[in-house]
Amino acid sequence: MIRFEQVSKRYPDGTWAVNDLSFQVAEGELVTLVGPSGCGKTTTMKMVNRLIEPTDGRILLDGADISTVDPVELRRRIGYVIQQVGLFPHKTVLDNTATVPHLLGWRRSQARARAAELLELVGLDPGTHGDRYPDQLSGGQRQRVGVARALAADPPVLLMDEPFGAVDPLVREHLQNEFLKLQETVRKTVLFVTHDIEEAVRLGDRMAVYGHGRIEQLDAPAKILGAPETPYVADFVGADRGLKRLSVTPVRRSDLEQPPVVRLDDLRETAADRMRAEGARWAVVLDAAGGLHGWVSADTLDPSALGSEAASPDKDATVQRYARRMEAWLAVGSSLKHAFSTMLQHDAGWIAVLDGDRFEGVLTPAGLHEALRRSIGEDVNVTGTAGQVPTEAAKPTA
Ligand SMILES: Nc1ncnc2c1ncn2[C@@H]1O[C@H](COP(=O)(O)OP(=O)(O)OP(=O)(O)O)[C@@H](O)[C@H]1O
Repeated sequence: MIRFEQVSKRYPDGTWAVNDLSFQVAEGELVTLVGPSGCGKTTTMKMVNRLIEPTDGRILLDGADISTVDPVELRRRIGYVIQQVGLFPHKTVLDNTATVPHLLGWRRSQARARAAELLELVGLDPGTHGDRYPDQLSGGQRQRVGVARALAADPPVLLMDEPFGAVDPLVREHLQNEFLKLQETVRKTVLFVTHDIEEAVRLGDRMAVYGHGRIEQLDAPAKILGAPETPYVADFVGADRGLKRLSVTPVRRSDLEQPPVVRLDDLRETAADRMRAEGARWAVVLDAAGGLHGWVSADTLDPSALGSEAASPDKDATVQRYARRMEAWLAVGSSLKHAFSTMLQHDAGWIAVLDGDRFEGVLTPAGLHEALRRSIGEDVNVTGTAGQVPTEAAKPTA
């Protein structure tokens, strides 16, 4: 969809900002550009909407050389989001968002309706925020308006230059999550410039690590973290790249253990017998509909451990009486980072993993470790993926 063919840019003062760049971004793919300051990321991006013209080479959009397309017409097909947002201070949020539809000659009511729809899409209530002015919003809210405005004319391509760079880390992570969800729906072709490796890893279907004026490696984030091709890339992604991989490695069914499972309405005795037979110290407890309820320990089910009740345990008692709730769970496909942080947050030795409402098994610290080793092993076997969009299954949810 976007194709760079041997593109170079030399500024009039002699600086080579970009040197002989060739790569492509597939339709619906999000490629992050990451690298040290001054390595040519912004120049790369601005050449796509012709804010900067290349010195050599050409850029194709949907197969057409963009140097032959009128810049104004070109920019209508390309949404542009920048760190400073650039909202008009004297216009309301709704009018800011409706800017491009206005320029395209939409009727005012139609443009405002579209703007309201987009504000909702980026998580802003048009009733509450639509009539405010930009200086009446938080930094994070302004960024959202920037994204909504860029999407207003439904362009197939989005260029995003450090769009979340000016907000604090918590808001930033929130905006990243929202943007990932949004991208699942709108599937734009996106070039996303960032300084932040974690952001590049999290958002990118692929990430391009820039050296000076050129791309050193362009690959799926997990591959770059697991098998950096050059010492420069290894150094850039950092010694803690094993940790960073946690956020791009999904939990799979094969990582899970299968403890005994009992039901809330199982008789205590039956459940205790089963657990004894399996030599299990605890079991997962599901409710009547098969949903996760929690867990029960063999000790509490065993009459000899029940204190005063031990003498005459209620024959009709069900697991319900002894079961404890378990609030922590994960969806299949969640990232290992999310799994790890859920374990820490709940101080849990294992986490139930669900597919929708269905219980699939439990993830333990040993399983987590295995999953990480598995993903590193896979990288060694992966061949080049340039130009391909990774499948959904390969991408973890946050
Ligand atoms: N108008 C210009 N004239 C001369 N040199 C320029 C101009 N714009 C950018 N440069 C130089 O080109 C190189 C690449 O700049 P660019 O803005 O693309 O880098 P970047 O990777 O986006 O950096 P940052 O992360 O700091 O924004 C830098 O050395 C920069 O100083």
